[in-house]
Amino acid sequence: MGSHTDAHTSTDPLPTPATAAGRAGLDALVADPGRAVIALDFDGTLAEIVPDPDQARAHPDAVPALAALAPKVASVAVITGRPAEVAVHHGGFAGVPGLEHLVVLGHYGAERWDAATGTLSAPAPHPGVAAVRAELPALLERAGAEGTRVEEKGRSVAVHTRRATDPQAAFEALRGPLTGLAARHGLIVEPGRMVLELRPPGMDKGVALLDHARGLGAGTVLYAGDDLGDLPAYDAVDTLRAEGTPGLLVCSGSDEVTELKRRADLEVPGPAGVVALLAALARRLA
Ligand SMILES: O=P(O)(O)OC[C@H]1O[C@H](O[C@H]2O[C@H](CO)[C@@H](O)[C@H](O)[C@H]2O)[C@H](O)[C@@H](O)[C@@H]1O
Repeated sequence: MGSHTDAHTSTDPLPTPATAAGRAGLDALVADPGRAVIALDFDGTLAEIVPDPDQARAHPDAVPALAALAPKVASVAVITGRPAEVAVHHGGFAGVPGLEHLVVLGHYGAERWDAATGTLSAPAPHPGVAAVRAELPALLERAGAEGTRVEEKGRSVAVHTRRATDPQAAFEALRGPLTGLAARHGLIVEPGRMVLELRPPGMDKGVALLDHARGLGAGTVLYAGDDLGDLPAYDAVDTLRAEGTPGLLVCSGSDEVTELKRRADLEVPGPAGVVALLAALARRLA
C-alpha cells in the first residue's frame, strides 16, 4: 500500500490514502473530529530510530503538532512498548498546553499515564521478568552475542542487536534461545526493529486501542505505527471498521519493516512524515 499526494481539498492539502477504506476514515475524521481518536506509536513513528534507546527523543515538531491537534479531537493517545513514563520523558509530553488530556499507554497497553492527573496505573510485575533478568547474562555470554545491549524496562527486558557487528544475524541467532528462556518463565518474546523483548503475555496494542476507542465511543480511529508490535493495533482498526467505525491506518515507512506498508492506507516518510500529517490535520480542523 502507499499513497499519492493529491490535495484532499483546495484549502489545506492532506495526503490522499491509497485505499477506499482509508479515504473513508480520513473523510470521517475531518467531518466529525470531535469523535476521532488519534493513536500513535512512539519509536519510529513520533521519534526517529537511533542506535541508543536512551537517546531517542520525539521529533522536534511532534509536540507542537500534537498540541495543536489534541484540542480538536476526542483523544490523542500514544501506545508504545516503552514504559509509559519513559515515553512521557523522551517525548516531552508532560505539562504541555494543549496536551492536558493526552493518554500514554505504555508496555503495549499494560500501563496507563494520564496527563490530566500525571498519574500512572499499572499491574503488578510479572515474576517471570526477575527470573529472566537473572538468567539473561549467562545466556548472552553463551551465545557470544557481542555488541548486544540489554534494556532494563522494569516490567520487561529487551535485548537490542542494532549495535552488533551484524545486527540481523545477531537478532536471528538470539531469537530461539530468548524464546526458550521467555517460555520457561511464562513470558513471550516481542520482536521489533533489531530488538527482542521478553515481556508478560496478555496485552498488546490491539487490545489497548480497542479498549481506548470503545471506551470513548470513537467515531473514527487513526493509528500510526512502524513496527511489528503495531500490527495488533492495525488489526484493531480493521475490527472497528468491520463494526462500522471508519479508520485510517498510517505507516511510518522505513526499510527495516515492510509488513505495515502492505496493510497501511497511507504510508508517510518516517516520523517527519507522521508529524507533517498531524500538523496538516490540525490546520485542516482549525
Ligand atoms: O512501541 P514503540 O514505541 O515503537 O517502542 C518499541 C521499542 O522501541 C525502542 O526500540 C527501538 O527504538 C530504539 C531507539 O530509536 C532503537 O535503538 C531500537 O533499535 C528500536 O527497536 C525501545 O528501546 C524498546 O524498548 C521499545 O519496545
